[in-house]
Amino acid sequence: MADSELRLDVLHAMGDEKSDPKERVYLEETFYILSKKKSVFRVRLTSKGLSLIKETDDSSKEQTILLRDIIGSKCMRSKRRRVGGGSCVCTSLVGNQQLKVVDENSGDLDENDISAYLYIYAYVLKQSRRSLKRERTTITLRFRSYDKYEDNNKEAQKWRNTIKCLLMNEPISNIPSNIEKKLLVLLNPKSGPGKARELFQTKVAPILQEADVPYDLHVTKYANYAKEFVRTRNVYNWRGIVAVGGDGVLFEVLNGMFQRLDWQQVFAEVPLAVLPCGSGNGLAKTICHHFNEPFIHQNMTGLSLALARGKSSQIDVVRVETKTDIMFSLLSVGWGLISDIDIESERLRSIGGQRFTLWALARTVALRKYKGVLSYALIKDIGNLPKPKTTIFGRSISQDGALDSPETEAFFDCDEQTETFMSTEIGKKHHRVDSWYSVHSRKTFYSARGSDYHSMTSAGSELRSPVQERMYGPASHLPSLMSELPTHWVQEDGEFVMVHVSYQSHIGEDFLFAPHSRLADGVMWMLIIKAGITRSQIFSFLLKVSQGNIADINNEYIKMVPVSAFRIVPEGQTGYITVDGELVDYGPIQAEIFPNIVNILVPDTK
Ligand SMILES: Nc1ncnc2c1ncn2[C@@H]1O[C@H](COP(=O)(O)OP(=O)(O)OP(=O)(O)O)[C@@H](O)[C@H]1O
Repeated sequence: MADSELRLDVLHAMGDEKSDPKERVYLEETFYILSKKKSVFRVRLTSKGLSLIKETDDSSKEQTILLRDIIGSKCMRSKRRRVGGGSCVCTSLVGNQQLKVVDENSGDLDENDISAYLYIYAYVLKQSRRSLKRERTTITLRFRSYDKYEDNNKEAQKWRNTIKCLLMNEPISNIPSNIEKKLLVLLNPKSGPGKARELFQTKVAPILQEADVPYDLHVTKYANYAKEFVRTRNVYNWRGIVAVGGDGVLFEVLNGMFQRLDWQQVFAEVPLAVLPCGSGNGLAKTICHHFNEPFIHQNMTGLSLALARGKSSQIDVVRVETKTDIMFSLLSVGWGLISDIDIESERLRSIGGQRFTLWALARTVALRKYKGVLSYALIKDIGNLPKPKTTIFGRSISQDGALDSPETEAFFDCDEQTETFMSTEIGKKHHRVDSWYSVHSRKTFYSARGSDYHSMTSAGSELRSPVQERMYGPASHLPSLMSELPTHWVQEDGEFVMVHVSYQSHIGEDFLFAPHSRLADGVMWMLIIKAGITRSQIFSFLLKVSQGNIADINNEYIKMVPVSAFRIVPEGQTGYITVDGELVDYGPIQAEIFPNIVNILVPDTK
């Protein structure tokens, strides 16, 4: 992710707000770049975004940073310069000299500079030669029309509040209130190659801090920790639940939610989210794919922005029944080749997603066959399906000015040698971060005001609750697993290399499985590969899939069909069946799809 920065100095205030029914102008002022006084910019804050209009003698050039790419803003003051650094206000921005700013309560501020600086943070989508990516852009507006800092700050705050209201979709007249709900972050330190903590710390936390979105972060201590957590806690306290890891940790969160008696209400009020740190990351890739958000491995910018924006979409959820269990799934059910690769390549976990490619080669050479009966309810009218609903969930709001409190000091100039402390809430006790991240880095610790990290050693044991686990959720429309199926179901009896069913476009970062799939269309795409296929046909199939080309895969051995429900009854005792990449009991399994229950946070790109 590249960074760019534009600093603009106020020239004079334009005053009144303007109104335009198409693109409403809320604020407008004229600025110039200090080093080039002839470069005059009109800066407008409109319903579309931040427009920078460069005026020259005979023309004007406009560039707009879209509102949906702006993440937040912050008011700052300039920092006291060291002896010899020059304290003249007018020279402080000249050339490439670094602008040093601090919050207004800092003991280190430059009293000679009465300017108020407004930092506006944006992540702009840019098309580079080969791909689309987000570029971090900071616009600095320097307000200094008045001869007192307080008056300049008032101007800067006015811009900041207006930006905040626009981002939150609130009327501009409303001063944002101080009702704050945090995000709940459940992070699996063991997911993928084990880099989730570091990735969260370096890629996600800085964005949440810029967006002023506080969070409670809990590191999972054992398998099923996330499931128990959401089952037993008052999750209404959070504005969303973020699974940081692979598809497995989200699977836990989903199933924990369905183990609550109030599952319906909780899914309606609390959206889920995923940040990809696993080896598969199928769901994260699917979400980015549908919203044209660049997905570059381990670059979580787009999905981090989605956490801050609070836009959610419905997503298909599938109720799965085995002889011993009922569970819910967001991604896939697999029997045969792909599940074998998923489970057996676990031993290569440390190499990340590459493990699937290596194991696919090995498994294809030693191809297995599975005997059994496959039945499914075919969807005939694929064009007539429901559309997913999108919603904006409540955003966090922080009190005006509170952002510039001492607690935020640590974000900017954190001394590498000092121990890091962080706040819980303004005015309340500071507690030392018993930090898991410190093993990786002693550098700047990012946190939005009010965020909390829960250590590995604290608050763990109380989770192992004696409450009995019981699965709720929508009632099944299927006959019980051992009963006969409706006669209109298709039945195939024989030997299979695999049956893999996915309700999402991607089952892995590089595995576009179902190009026609939509996030909440009520369709499961079932890939059936029958025994008798040659190794070279399998290789060519896997190659096509890795290139996102499975339009013409159907032949006498391979077929892809849209279904609304299915049942697999394998013969024999050995083999793997997976649900969202997690191993389940080998034996009969059936599933059906529900498109209107679960909401997931998605990028705001449409
Ligand atoms: N602290 C923990 N220690 C051990 N296992 C854990 C812990 N937290 C979660 N798990 C389990 O780790 C498993 C794998 O998790 P996850 O899906 O996040 O990573 P992954 O398998 O590497 O990613 P992917 O599913 O994308 O391949 C899940 O079954 C989860 O229950």
